[in-house]
Amino acid sequence: MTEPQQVDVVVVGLGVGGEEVAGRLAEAGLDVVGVERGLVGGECPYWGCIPSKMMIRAANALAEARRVDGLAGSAEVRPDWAPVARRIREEATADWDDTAAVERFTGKGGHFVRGTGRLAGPGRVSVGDQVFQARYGIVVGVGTRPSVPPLDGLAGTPYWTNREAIEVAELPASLLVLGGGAIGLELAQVFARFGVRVTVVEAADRVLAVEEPEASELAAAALRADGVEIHTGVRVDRVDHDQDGGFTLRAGDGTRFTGERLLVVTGRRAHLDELGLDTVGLDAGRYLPVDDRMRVGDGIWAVGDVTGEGAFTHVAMYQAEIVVRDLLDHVARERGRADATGTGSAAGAAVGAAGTVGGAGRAVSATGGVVGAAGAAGGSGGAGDLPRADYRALPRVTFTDPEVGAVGLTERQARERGLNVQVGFVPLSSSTRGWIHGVGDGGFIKLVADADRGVLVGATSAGPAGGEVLSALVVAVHAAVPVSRLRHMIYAYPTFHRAIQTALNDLG
Ligand SMILES: Cc1cc2nc3c(=O)[nH]c(=O)nc-3n(C[C@H](O)[C@H](O)[C@H](O)COP(=O)(O)OP(=O)(O)OC[C@H]3O[C@@H](n4cnc5c(N)ncnc54)[C@H](O)[C@@H]3O)c2cc1C
Ligand SMILES: NC(=O)c1ccc[n+]([C@@H]2O[C@H](COP(=O)([O-])OP(=O)(O)OC[C@H]3O[C@@H](n4cnc5c(N)ncnc54)[C@H](O)[C@@H]3O)[C@@H](O)[C@H]2O)c1
Repeated sequence: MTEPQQVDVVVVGLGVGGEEVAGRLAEAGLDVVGVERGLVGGECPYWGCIPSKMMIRAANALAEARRVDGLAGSAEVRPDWAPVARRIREEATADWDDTAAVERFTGKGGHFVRGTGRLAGPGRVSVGDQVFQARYGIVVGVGTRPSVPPLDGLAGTPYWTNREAIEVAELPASLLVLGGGAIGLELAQVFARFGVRVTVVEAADRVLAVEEPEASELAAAALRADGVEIHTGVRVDRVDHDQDGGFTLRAGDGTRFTGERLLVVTGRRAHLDELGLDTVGLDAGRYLPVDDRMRVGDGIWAVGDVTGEGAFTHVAMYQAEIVVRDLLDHVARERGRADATGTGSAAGAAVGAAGTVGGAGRAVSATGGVVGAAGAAGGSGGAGDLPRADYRALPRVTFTDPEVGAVGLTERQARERGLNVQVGFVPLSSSTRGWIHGVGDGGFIKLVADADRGVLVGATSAGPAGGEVLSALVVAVHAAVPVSRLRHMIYAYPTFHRAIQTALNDLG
């Protein structure tokens, strides 16, 4: 090992969260080392959000074309995966090359190191033979990998995770999908719409089990209409694979499911086991618990999926904003203290007071596309108005068709918290816009209110534009807008979001 190199901050893992933090701190003038062993940008631009949404866009175009019959004449649809695979290679991922992302970071003044970062005592990170000593802090943004269940026979078979599914250039004739969560449902519908015979096998008693039961029913019905077979409440005990016959899943009750390929999408697991957390007195649990400033402990911050606060790009971006501002505030204080005692280093002068880097905060993907926008408002201010993390209005959208958007608590979660719950519900098909839309109008608005406070604490917006309609409900939950005010608002006619008003009137 070489002598430790003194730097200001080390960021381990340059996924969505780490890349944003590292780039912003480097832009602010800090001496930042960014460590990434895979591709700068992480899962979202290369094997997650962006390519999967390109696949969904294509699959939805096929579905809309198939709806022409009876609405607008007739259309013959011949699916072809080639343009989708090409777009993912050429536009989304640059053939899984992160040169542009690395240059974006180094262009901001960051120092990039390719390799696996490991904590090596307080303030210290090792990467192979190199050791970095961080003056002000370490930021951990190591993300997750697929969590693969220890099923008999599975290890050693050529099963797919999200990575192989996103990289596929030629579609199989049939596909087994183990896990009916967000990834499983989105990809199952895509492949089915391109003509693959898809079977989803889910252990829980419903798909999309973290959302409202009505959302699970809607999503299952939509996928079944696309020809997807869905089996819930199934405990798979064993997996067999043979070169000719493909995969067989065997359940405890003797049921078998077969497919040419097997996609395992049964959740994610944080990359914590090999991080050396013990060297800084931390346990490697399932996630890295953080406080509302994203601090794990003295001199260590965490960002993104690894915090367990919601495995979404918008959560990573929201948290990144908080980390950047809190860390800059910390730097300013440390330098102020050093100046007062006459031990300050001149290197600090480039960094302004806390909060001065706030602002636009747009993140671009590895190949230049927009990944997302920082969640928290930028702006100036001292320590007094540094943003603190608050997940009460956490939005999430599963991009099936219809889309399932949700924010805050489900009805069940609200009841479990002992709230005085009121529920409002309206099927989209009963709204004017839903009726006009006709085929493909499946969806609903469900509201969950705390009757004592007179505010919404959760909502689901499912439908053709469920994720977009959600935005109004996110504002309502986030700002705790009184239900009485929401009722007396003007909702444009005939929009899908106008159904919110009907659901408000149904609260009871
Ligand atoms: C198929 C799929 C679809 C998705 N769709 C959406 C969506 O539509 N919307 C949404 O909001 N979210 C979506 N997500 C989730 C989203 O991709 C993640 O929430 C996001 O990528 C998390 O960012 P992160 O920075 O926490 O971690 P990651 O993106 O996982 O990045 C972590 C990085 O750390 C690196 N790393 C790990 N350990 C080390 C180490 N010791 N040293 C150096 N580097 C290390 C890894 O190589 C990786 O590049 C999807 C995910 C998948 C898999
Ligand atoms: N649109 C989006 O925002 C989006 C899309 C995809 C993924 N994501 C993020 O990625 C995360 C991971 O997605 P995911 O779908 O892998 O996880 P998930 O937790 O959403 O779903 C996993 C599913 O697998 C089931 N399961 C677990 N073990 C099983 C077994 N042995 N047999 C059968 N079923 C089993 C679970 O009951 C669950 O329904 C999501 O939670 C989400 O945060 C977001």
